[in-house]
Order: sequence, then C-alpha cells, then structure tokens
Amino acid sequence: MNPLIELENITYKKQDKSILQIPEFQVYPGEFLGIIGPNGAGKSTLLKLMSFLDKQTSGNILYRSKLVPPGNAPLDLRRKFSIALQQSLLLDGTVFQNIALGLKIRKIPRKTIKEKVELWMDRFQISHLAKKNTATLSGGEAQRVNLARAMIVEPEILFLDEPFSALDFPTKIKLMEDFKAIMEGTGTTAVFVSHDLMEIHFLTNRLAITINGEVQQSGPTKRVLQHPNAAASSFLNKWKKFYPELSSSQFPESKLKTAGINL
Ligand SMILES: Nc1ncnc2c1ncn2[C@@H]1O[C@H](COP(=O)(O)OP(=O)(O)OP(=O)(O)O)[C@@H](O)[C@H]1O
Repeated sequence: MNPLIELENITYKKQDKSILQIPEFQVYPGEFLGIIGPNGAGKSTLLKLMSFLDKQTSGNILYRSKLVPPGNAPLDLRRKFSIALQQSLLLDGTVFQNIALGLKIRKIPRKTIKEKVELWMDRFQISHLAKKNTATLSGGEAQRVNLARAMIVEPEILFLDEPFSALDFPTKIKLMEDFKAIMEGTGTTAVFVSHDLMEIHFLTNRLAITINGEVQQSGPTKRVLQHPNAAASSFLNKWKKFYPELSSSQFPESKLKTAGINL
C-alpha cells in the first residue's frame, strides 16, 4: 500500500538545537497511527511538520508520492487535513455555527451544511447542544464539538494532539469509545499524539515511540508494546506502575476492562 505521507531525511532545528531527526517515516491510508513519547520528545513538532503547519529544516515530505514544497504546501492540500488539539479553540457562537465553519469556508450550499451539521452532531451525540453558546460547554462537550468540527469536512487525515488529555477519566472513556466507533465507521486516517498509553492502546493500530527527536520504534501497536526494543522499553517502563503486566508478554487487557474499556 502506498503511503499518504512520507518523510525522508527530515531534520528540524530551532536556535541550532536539533529537535527532530527522522531518516524515514510514513503514514498509511486508513491507519490510526499513535505517536507516544516523553515530554519534549518532538511529538507535536512531528505532527506539525506532517500537517504542513511548520517547515522542516531539511529533508523532504511527500503527499501521495508527490514532493510538497517545504513551507509552501498548497491550500487545496492543507484543506485535506483537519487538526484537533487539547484545547478545543471554539469560536464565540453556537455549537451549530462552530461545526458548520469548515463547510462555510468551503462555500458549501446552506442546505447541505445544515444536513451535514445535523449528521455530525448526531454522530457525536451533541444534537441537544446545537443552539448552546460554546462558552457554556463542559470540557467533554467542547471536545465533542471540536472533533465534529474537524470531521465534518471529511479530511483525508485527521491530526490529533492530545485531544483527550484534559478530560476526567469517565468523560474521556465515553468520548474515546464514541470516537473510535465513528473513526472505524468512516475509515478516516488518523495521526494521534498522546502521552497516555491507555489512549494509545485503545485507539491506535500502529504506534511510533518517539524519544529525543527520533522515532525509536514503530510497528503494530500491540507488537511494539509487547516487544519494545531497548530504547522504547526505557520509556514504557514508567508505565509499569500503572500496568505491571506490561513487563510480561501479555498486554494488560484485563486492567483496561476493569477500567471500563472493552477491547
Ligand atoms: N519554536 C520553538 N522554539 C524553540 N524550541 C522549540 C520550539 N518548538 C519546539 N521546541 C522544542 O522542541 C522540543 C520538542 O517539542 P515538542 O513540543 O515537539 O515535544 P513533545 O514531544 O510534543 O512534548 P510534550 O509531550 O511536552 O508536549 C522541546 O524541547 C521544545 O522545547
């Protein structure tokens, strides 16, 4: 399968400090790719480069095998992507208006916008909030609006930077379950930066462990978690206090089930 995005010999530096060095990395169609690693490892920077929000210092990024001019990705390409961050960054206005935004910018007819907003509010179970001002939403509601707003434009890739990390545990679990079902239903490719192994295990089917600006290991999520290399182990070891079974060959599905997550 041809990758959607390919990174070749990427470096990223700030004030002469090397932040990323990635000889090669790919995002494949239909996958839910997780990127995990310690603070400052370069996860968000990697996501910004792949979504063309920032420009690499050297190296090439290809989209569907075509070289994208560094720092100059065309608008029609950038419009193929959606991004959802930890802070939902909703505009003042109603839930309906916020979700409609991307379609309005694309000059979609009003009737189609209404139908699509209703569909996506239904999928994210927020139809009852349509007329509410976004300033009055709970954290979980706001993140549902944020994700609906990102998905309504039917992106080729959805980039997610810790969208669940500010939510309390029961809110997070319910949203992740609903979100997973939506993503499986649409088959949208996703790239998901997270600190949280539970989120990664629940949502992703491929995983890249990033440490000190390098992708230390990547592969199918369960395989990477069950058979981490030496560098990945040093990061994953910190999770042992939450998931002691991680040190054995069996990843702790029982623990997640106890936490209310069905795999
Ligand atoms: N614009 C910038 N100027 C200077 N340093 C930067 C800049 N952007 C990122 N960095 C540095 O690059 C490194 C990687 O940052 P990045 O935010 O990508 O890491 P991260 O893995 O996403 O971290 P976290 O998990 O804490 O969010 C950090 O040391 C950060 O301080």
